[in-house]
Amino acid sequence: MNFRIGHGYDIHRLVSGRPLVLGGVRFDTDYGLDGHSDADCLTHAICDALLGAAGLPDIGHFFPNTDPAYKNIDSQVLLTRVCGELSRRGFAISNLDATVVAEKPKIYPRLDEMKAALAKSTHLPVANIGLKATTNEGVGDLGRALAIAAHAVALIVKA
Ligand SMILES: Nc1ccn([C@@H]2O[C@H](COP(=O)(O)O)[C@@H](O)[C@H]2O)c(=O)n1
Ligand SMILES: C[C@@]1(CO)OP(=O)(O)OP(=O)(O)OC[C@H]1O
Repeated sequence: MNFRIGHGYDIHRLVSGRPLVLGGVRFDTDYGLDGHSDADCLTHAICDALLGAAGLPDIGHFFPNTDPAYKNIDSQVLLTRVCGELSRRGFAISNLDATVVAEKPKIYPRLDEMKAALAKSTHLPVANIGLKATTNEGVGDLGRALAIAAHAVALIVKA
């Protein structure tokens, strides 16, 4: 089997007056992530892990942040399109694993919902999606809750 691994990373600034969306799930906060799309850094990291595994350019190449078509777009739409790019090239996803780095809010109560949303967008079983959260222990800009970041890895296989 021809397995290929990919890695993705994304970070967005926290601002007031924007919705907070992570892994396709909306959090009830009065702050959110700034960006051209819904700024769902977890989903963007997963997109980049998948694209990287396939040897393709990053999401900014496929969905430029200068294109009004992607203004405030739901990143689950982008993730489904990324999966389509891979499937067109003969790749199937084996599994995904990701970590959100966020001082706030608490994410673990929503992890199952986030996995379900990501499973729907990728057509993967929930069991093939790993998801964790950690704080940055107060260190640096992530630790001061100025931003939320996410790391992701993806394993794909060429049929
Ligand atoms: N935004 C976050 C951050 C962490 N968690 C959960 O809390 C646990 C402890 O976090 P540490 O950074 O102190 O390791 C962690 O294992 C997560 O389960 C969270 O839900 N949301
Ligand atoms: C998601 C896209 C869509 O235009 O924009 P942003 O939400 O700004 O996110 P980023 O990770 O900075 O760039 C990738 C873009 O593809």
